[in-house]
Amino acid sequence: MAASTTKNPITTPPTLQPGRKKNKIIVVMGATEPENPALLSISPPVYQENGKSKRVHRHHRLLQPSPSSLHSSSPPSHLLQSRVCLCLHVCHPSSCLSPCTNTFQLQKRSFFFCDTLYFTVYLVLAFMWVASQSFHMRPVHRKEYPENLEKIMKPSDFPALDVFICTADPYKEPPINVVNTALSVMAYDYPTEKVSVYVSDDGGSALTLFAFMEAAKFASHWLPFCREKNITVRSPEVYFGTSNHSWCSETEKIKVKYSFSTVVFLLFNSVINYKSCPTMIFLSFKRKHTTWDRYVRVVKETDLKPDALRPRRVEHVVETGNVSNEYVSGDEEREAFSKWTDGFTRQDHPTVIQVFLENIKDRDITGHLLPNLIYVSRQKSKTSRHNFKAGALNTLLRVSAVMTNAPIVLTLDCDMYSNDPKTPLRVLCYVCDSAAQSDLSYVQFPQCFRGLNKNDIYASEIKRVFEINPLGMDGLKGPDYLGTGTFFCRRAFFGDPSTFMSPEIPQLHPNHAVDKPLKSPSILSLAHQVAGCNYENQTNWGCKMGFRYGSLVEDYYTGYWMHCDGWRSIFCHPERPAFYGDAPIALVDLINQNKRCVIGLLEVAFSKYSTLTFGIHRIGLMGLSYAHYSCWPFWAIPITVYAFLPQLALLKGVSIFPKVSEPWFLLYLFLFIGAYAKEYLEFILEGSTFRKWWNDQRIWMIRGLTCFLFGSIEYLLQSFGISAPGFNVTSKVLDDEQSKRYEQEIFEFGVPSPMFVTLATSAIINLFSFFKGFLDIMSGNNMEGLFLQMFLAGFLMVNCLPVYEAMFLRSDKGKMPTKITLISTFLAGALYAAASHIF
Ligand SMILES: O=c1ccn([C@@H]2O[C@H](COP(=O)(O)OP(=O)(O)O[C@H]3O[C@H](CO)[C@@H](O)[C@H](O)[C@H]3O)[C@@H](O)[C@H]2O)c(=O)[nH]1
Ligand SMILES: [Mn+2]
Repeated sequence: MAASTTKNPITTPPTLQPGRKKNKIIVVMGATEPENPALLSISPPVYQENGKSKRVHRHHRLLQPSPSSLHSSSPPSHLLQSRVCLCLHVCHPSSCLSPCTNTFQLQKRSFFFCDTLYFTVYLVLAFMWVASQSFHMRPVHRKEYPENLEKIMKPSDFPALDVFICTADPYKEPPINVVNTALSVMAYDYPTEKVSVYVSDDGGSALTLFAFMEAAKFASHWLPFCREKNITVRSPEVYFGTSNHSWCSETEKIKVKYSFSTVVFLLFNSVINYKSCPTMIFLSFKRKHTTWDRYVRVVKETDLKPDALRPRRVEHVVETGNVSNEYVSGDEEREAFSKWTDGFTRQDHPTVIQVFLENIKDRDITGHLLPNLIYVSRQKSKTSRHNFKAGALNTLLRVSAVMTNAPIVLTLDCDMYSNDPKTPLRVLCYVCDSAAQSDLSYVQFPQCFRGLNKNDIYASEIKRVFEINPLGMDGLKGPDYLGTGTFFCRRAFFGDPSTFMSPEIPQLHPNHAVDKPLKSPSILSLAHQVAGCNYENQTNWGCKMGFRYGSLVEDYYTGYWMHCDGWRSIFCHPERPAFYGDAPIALVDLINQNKRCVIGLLEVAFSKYSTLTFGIHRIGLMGLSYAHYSCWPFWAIPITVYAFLPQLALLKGVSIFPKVSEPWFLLYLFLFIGAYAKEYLEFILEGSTFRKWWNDQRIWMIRGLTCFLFGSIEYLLQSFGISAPGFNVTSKVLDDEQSKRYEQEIFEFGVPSPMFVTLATSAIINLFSFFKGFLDIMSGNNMEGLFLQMFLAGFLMVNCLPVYEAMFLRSDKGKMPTKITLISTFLAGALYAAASHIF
């Protein structure tokens, strides 16, 4: 480790943000400590609080900043307000009292059925309330001071970084976007010779391979361009897509280069897909790909019309279908494609590993070395399990160990491009801090999304999961692993902090030093071997080593295991989002994504290592946080019950809630309004708006009626062996018409998904019951007893306005399919008939 020789060691506390003055920000100063960070770790940590020096107590250590002022932590900025929230929270468990009233009332009518339902509802609500308290105990806000890094180490001493980017389907995840993600991290402000980017292609697609071939060429222009212009958004697509970049001839040139790569790629795409029918290619090409339009626009706008860029020439090439030969040059490239033989399918193919850039010899146009860029498509066979994303990540862990073995590993989904080139430096602030190092497994960044519409109609921000809860967990043992935007210490994949678990071969050991170039035959052959589909048989991979198998939410499950094993993690939440990704813009994509998540969570909840038993026992409060998530699917119970039962009773004129004149009435009203007010307050405090909150609670209701319900059913079918688990990759393709509707905040139904049936049925029942109740009350019929039910039906009805619109008023492609409307109407009638027997 290089001891700093600067005259100004880590003496000055970092400047604090003006807005945070009120907080007791705790900044540790290493003023009296030796300059060498290695020595710092030996001397007792000292920190300053309100002017007084204090010793750090062992159990407080994690909350206190490290002695090197690379980072600090503080209580949440809205402490007072969150206390208010906590009080409101405390009001909530009183809802557990209310079953008595209900049970009592209902027993009189001997509705055993309703009794049981209500009791379950309250049980779920009470448990969720208790479990969610773990998020409110000790929220922590952290801050990093990357500018201080230089004072303790030289860039040449920075640890190496291996970046893993996963992609699985070239049609749902356009390769050109994957390329953009890769370019954005290749251009990190980090010593290039220390960065290696690995792309895992579970789609086994020549398109992706080709796209990366182009990317490697483009990188030699793009990286120096980013450096010289010092731009912050280093995804070319996003950079050229925004208009606020300075316009100069150089920008123009590079933009055309980029567009050219894009077009060449698209051509290749078309040729491969429609080998036999060239005219088709062109038509579908033009219809489907907006990039084409953009390309034509660029060529027109810039008035640059070199021969190669003329659309007509491109047309010609497409028609003759000769692109591959024209654009695939060199034996090495041709050899890579030769693996795609006739028998090559996505589920059954040999390993393909292609090194596109090598950081010891490949240079950009200005002579700087480029980072490593490696394409990996692991071997697949129909007879062996491949364990979805976790399997892909484990393969990359091994392949990267053989090739570069960096101590830090960043995992990224293919849509999550880097939005801040200094992100790795923030991570170093934690990783290089010897006090936090020994049991640190990963540093998690929040998931942020671009392109959300103004009021975020699908509540895709999910701030609670990606921001608020992780802050709360950070005060315990650290945030859960969110699947992307996570910097791991490689060591954390091998056993717990105190006992190391040895991998099967020494080359996979995290301390193993790679001493040969990437392309040397022995390295390549070993890399192929560890990427084989049978390599993991009889090993600890997936159960005790690496990313864990057994759940469709491999991220949650892996994080859970790491915390159970005694690791801790850190939530890094800089003001400028470190990564941006895509959120689904069609409702069906959203609920399918959530359904997969529900199945994965239930897999954990009912496993041998259930969060509810093993987890809570092993890691206490932290286990409760995890249990809160794994019980999410149970929300389906209260939501479904509240969306149907009181309304059906109302249709029959039966009152099941307290009367207006009874004292319980006020309690009910208070609980309902209190629960919503609390959520609302939390939202507003996080800087959100009323409309966003409204959309969030609506999506919550929709989730309860669709994916939570169907996910649970599918999980049951799976446990009985009736259906097999599958990882349905979320589509990241933007359809023009869909995008337009999304921008206008119109709900996108369109596909006849069975999940829409419950939603539409409930919408219909709520509509009718509200009007029936309204008429009843107007005519003075049991006004007191039915008020609450009518109130609830009215509330749900307002929530369902977009559903009515989609069913009865719209005619565009995104409307509710007629089939679903018919089935739902029929089902609503059937439920009404059934209700006659119950009430
Ligand atoms: O067999 C597979 C399936 C998926 N993936 C990749 O996994 C990532 C996540 O898939 P996506 O469909 O985008 O899932 P999301 O629901 O958007 O992702 C969330 O949920 C996943 C499962 O919990 C996590 O892995 C993700 O990190 C998290 O962002 C993508 O990059 C895929 O290419 C693979 O590599 N192999
Ligand atoms: Mn995603």
